[in-house]
Amino acid sequence: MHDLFVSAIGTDSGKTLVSSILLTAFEGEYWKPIQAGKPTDTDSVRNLVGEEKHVFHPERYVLQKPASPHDAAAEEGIEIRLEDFSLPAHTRPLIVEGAGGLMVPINESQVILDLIHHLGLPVVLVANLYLGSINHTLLSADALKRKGVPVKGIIFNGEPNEASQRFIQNYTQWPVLLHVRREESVTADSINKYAHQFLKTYHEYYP
Ligand SMILES: Nc1ncnc2c1ncn2[C@@H]1O[C@H](COP(=O)(O)OP(=O)(O)OP(=O)(O)O)[C@@H](O)[C@H]1O
Ligand SMILES: C[C@H](N)[C@H](N)CCCCCC(=O)O
Ligand SMILES: [Mg+2]
Repeated sequence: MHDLFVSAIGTDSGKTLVSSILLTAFEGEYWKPIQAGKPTDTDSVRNLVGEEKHVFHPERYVLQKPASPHDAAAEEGIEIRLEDFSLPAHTRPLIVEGAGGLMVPINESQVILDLIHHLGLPVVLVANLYLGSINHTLLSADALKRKGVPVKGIIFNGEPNEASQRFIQNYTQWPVLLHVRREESVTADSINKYAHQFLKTYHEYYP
């Protein structure tokens, strides 16, 4: 099964948009284990891809403060623990979206990367190509490698930068599964278009 954890090189990188694309591509099921702040990503994905064709699993934690989960949880007197999380039962590919990047704390000692390892899912990493993103992307790559988490590939989101992309590809040797361009507005049509492109490339790498 093509279950995937969608992480990124930072927050606001485009994980929710990419999750909507992957959900559409696989006709899958969506789960955001930790939500910090409203509106929820689950609602955003639901609005983008429609309610009918997909399953939306309830978050394990919905925290009010739009902040790092360790901070948002502490504000409510909650301590998030890895043991709180297990994959929801699913029959179609499960797309799991993280919060922020890989090293975002979920409590005083553990980070999203520990959650990914705990759930045992391979990662698709969303990366932007702004100035500074090479560093953020390669640090993310090294963190994943150190933890032994498998990576299915990278998805670039936003403005292109050929020189940056080339270095990232050479360093990581990861498949580039998609490049989402900056869209004037994100519509069902654009999501369908990218889902189609993604699936074609994905099946070339993973027949
Ligand atoms: N390619 C794009 N074209 C247009 N808008 C985009 C694009 N990528 C992201 N956005 C917009 O940028 C904002 C942040 O993107 P998104 O919510 O997907 O980030 P995220 O990585 O899921 O953040 P979080 O860590 O909070 O989950 C959203 O308003 C989204 O619609
Ligand atoms: C609230 C925000 N949209 C995300 N859900 C959480 C981002 C945490 C980032 C923490 C950090 O890297 O400093
Ligand atoms: Mg998101």
